[in-house]
Amino acid sequence: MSSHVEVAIVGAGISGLSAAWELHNLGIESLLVLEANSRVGGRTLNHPLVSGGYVEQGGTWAGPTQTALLNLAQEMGVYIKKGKLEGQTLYGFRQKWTMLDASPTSESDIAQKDFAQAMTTFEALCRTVPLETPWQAPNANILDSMTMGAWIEQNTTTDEARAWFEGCVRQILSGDPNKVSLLWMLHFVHTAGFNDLLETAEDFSFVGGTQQICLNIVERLGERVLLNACVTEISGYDHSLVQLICERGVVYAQQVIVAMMPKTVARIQFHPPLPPIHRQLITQWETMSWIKFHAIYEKPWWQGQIISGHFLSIDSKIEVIDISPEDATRGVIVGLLAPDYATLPESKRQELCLAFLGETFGQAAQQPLEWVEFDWNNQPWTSGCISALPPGLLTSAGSALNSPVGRIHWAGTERSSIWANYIEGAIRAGQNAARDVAGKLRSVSTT
Ligand SMILES: Cc1cc2nc3c(=O)[nH]c(=O)nc-3n(C[C@H](O)[C@H](O)[C@H](O)COP(=O)(O)OP(=O)(O)OC[C@H]3O[C@@H](n4cnc5c(N)ncnc54)[C@H](O)[C@@H]3O)c2cc1C
Ligand SMILES: [Mg+2]
Repeated sequence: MSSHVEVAIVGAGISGLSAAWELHNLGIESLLVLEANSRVGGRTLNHPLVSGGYVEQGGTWAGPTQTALLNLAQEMGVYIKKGKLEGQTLYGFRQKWTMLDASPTSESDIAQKDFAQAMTTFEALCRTVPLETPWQAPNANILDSMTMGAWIEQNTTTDEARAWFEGCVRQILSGDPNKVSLLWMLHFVHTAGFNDLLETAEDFSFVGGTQQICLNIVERLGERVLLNACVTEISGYDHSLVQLICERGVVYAQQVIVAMMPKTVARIQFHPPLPPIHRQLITQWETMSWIKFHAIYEKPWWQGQIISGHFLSIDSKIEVIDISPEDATRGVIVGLLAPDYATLPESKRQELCLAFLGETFGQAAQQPLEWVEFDWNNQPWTSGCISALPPGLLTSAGSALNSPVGRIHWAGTERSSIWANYIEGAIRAGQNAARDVAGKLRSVSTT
């Protein structure tokens, strides 16, 4: 195969597909999306169940401020539903379950107050980090030289508050608090909005799953999306025509959008080599992976018997959430396991998870109708679920995140300054790259 297009897009995750759809909406039809995998969607992925229906192995939830996602879903005829059952999270630490109150009043609960105080301090610090240029935050170098864990240690006085905070970071955000940069974490949370991230980010999910949005874009783009087309080489991006070598042949393009996790970009050979700052960014980029599991039951029989269906255990590094459909036609519990579990054999992992479900939801939870797990550690084209940047990288190479190199433009959720690491960020980064590319093509055609 050899083809000539105006725009080549590398990666058919929701970011690359949003870029392609935006270009189409801007009247640019000469485009090709090259996807390494035999499917589209990247980190959005439906899994059909033997017992009927599907579960989502990747990105699932959305909140009311994720307007690019909500609009795109609507445009693609994919409708929202309730994301999960109402109810607060129970935090488990040293065999005790605690429901954290945002504004504790009881003098006796020192740990609750300690936690709330640390959260308030963290929120205020988040707001000091510029969304577009986090490396220009006041004291950026100091914030980036510190780990999130060190900050938690300094800003809490009780073991419980420290453990709850670390548990939030590990389970809800990204990775080991003792390995990720404080500045990175502050920026990550600020791009979402502190309250939106904690309170409304799981309000909705989508009928048919988030991957359906990708599938519907592909249906409209037709043959402009190529599967099993892993791009291994991009050359001539400093000239008038870029050459992309993929498994299926050669593609020549005037402009390129690379819509992948920065870490996976390091596997592509660039001629000439990318500037040093870009190389540093992609080679030092770190990620982490959860293992996601689903337990399916005939009915959500536990509802009404337990006070909440959302448990985050700091002791076990497991988070489980009741996501049963509102009409209670079946019971569905989703779980996220910390990366530590990846080293266990699958059978051992399942045994531990079922025991945990038995303790939290009731003994009958040990006998699900169906059990599904998905290990994102093993996915060749994603290199992890979510980014977990080490100290120092954002201040030394962050400015490469959004600077095009010749005719190469960058997309992928990691490049977004709004809801980075979420589907919303992926869509926005794709749409922004598409608009930049369209601007360049127009300026060429008018000169
Ligand atoms: C378990 C899990 C739970 C999550 N939960 C949520 C959630 O509830 N809500 C939310 O908003 N977000 C969630 N996320 C995050 C969300 O899924 C991602 O932010 C989003 O899907 C990223 O999209 P992307 O297009 O930027 O990247 P990706 O989806 O990673 O797309 C990149 C694409 O590039 C392809 N590719 C890689 N290398 C090459 C190559 N050399 N040549 C060609 N193609 C290549 C890959 O196969 C992939 O299709 C979750 C993610 C995971 C994994
Ligand atoms: Mg994707």
